Amino acid sequence: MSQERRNPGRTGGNRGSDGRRGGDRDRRDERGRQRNRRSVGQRKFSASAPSQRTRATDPARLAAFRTLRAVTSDDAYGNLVLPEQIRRLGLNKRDAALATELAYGALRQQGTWDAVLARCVDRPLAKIDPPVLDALRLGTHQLLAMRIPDHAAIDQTVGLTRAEIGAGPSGLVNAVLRKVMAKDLESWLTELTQGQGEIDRLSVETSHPAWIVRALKQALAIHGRPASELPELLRADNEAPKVHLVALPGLADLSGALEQGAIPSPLVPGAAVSGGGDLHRLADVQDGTVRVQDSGSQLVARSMVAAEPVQSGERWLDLCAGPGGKAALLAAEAARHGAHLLANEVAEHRAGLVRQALETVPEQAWSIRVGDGREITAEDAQNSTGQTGFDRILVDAPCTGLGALRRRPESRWRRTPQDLAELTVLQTQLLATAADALKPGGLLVYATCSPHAAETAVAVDDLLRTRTDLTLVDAGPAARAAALPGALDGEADPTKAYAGPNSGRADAGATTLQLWPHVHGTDAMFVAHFRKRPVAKTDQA
Ligand SMILES: C[S@@+](CC[C@H](N)C(=O)[O-])C[C@H]1O[C@@H](n2cnc3c(N)ncnc32)[C@H](O)[C@@H]1O
Repeated sequence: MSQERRNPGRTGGNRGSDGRRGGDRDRRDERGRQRNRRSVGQRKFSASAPSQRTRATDPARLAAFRTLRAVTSDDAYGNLVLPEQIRRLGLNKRDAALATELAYGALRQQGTWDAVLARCVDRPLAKIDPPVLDALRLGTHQLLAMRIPDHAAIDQTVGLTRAEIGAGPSGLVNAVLRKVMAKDLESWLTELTQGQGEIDRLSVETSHPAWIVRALKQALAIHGRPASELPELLRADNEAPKVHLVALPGLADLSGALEQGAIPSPLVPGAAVSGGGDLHRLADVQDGTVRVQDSGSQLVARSMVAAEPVQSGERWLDLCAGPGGKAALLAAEAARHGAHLLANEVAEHRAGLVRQALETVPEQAWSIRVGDGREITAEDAQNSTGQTGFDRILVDAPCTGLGALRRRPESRWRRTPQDLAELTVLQTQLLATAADALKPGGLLVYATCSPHAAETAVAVDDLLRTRTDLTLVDAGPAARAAALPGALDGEADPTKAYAGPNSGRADAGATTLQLWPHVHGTDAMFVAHFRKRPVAKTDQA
């Protein structure tokens, strides 16, 4: 959590005996004039009307506001818009950090802030002009989640409204934010969640749509974690993820990053957690041999390599490679072992990113295919040796991303249960194609950055039901071989024995892997390993 962020619900020092913030409340009418002075108390607040207060919009708030606007109105991705705004407005490091906390914080906590705002306006939020609602969200985030003095939060937000939207709504913003600041976060949450059941309460408290809270609760259960971890998991989604680094095996080491304050990863070898220094100054980062990559993703790719000794000449396929994080790690490993990686990606611009990611790896170790992964065949594995079928295939499938919500601040509000229906069909088709393209005896690694049951345990079960030529094999030993000694032991054990409807099969008891942000500090990656065995066609379902 940001240093600037208030400890939610621990702002009592600034609270009156009635649970209101400050004990020094101020009431103004919509024009910012003070009224109802009996309840005003001693709050130190500018006596000037909004029209006389802050005129210049500070650039950090402007960058954050423009980011929220682009996300709300244009369906843009916050993590792409904000860096562009920071560049365009020429923010220094401090302002860039403030803009990031404001924009990402307001987007992540939009659910909580909207619940508060709904109590402070006299109409449904849907009837508020969207730019005004965005300004209110930014103001609320400053008041309830950051160590910004109330008067600065309100003055700046009113000034921003006046400059970017117009003088008209600035009075409304002023009036509403004063209602917001009348209570601290703890008091708001108590009021908002009174009488609610667990799911709705956590939905408001941790700012997640209720369907996602429900899905994550179920995911913890099916992957063998105690239900009591749910609040911690949800809170982890609201934390800014640490920046993890990988040194591509055989091409770089982490000495430069470690000198800059990075610390070695506790999870996987060849990885580090950035200490916050300017990574782009490092020569290894510039030439792409040291890359930013979540250590959970590193573990997934490394588990495919560690599953069994690599034979020279092996053909590997990364079926859904864009933007190329795992492909870069796999290609570097392929180069070391005399194997070859075909990296496939359907979206042309993402295939371009894969190319960039792979450029630093010796070119004989990889090639790129741009196309639908559902059209790949065993013949695509052919090389000079004429081998048909891949030895190892990674299907890092397009998914809901419910395990990486902390990375994409707005995604929880965009995703719907309907997405799940479409994505699970695509996942099934990609897995079927991969199974066909696999050599008998070959290894299929299925991964998602979602712990949702439909994309994990149910997907495994469906595959085992429809493909009798595949056997689920234990992912635990491969993951342990890929991880640092002891990193996956005890509380951090991410493995769970398969126990689906097919558990009477020989593969009952083989483990799949589920990582968690609140346990491993990674995205919630799921991994299952399958082995293809030679079967007569008539045996297949
Ligand atoms: C979860 S991402 C893969 C992340 C990647 N493995 C990495 O580590 O950087 C899924 C990718 O699958 C791609 N994709 C979606 N549909 C596909 C299809 N039908 N065939 C191949 N790739 C597809 C998406 O464009 C996206 O780049």
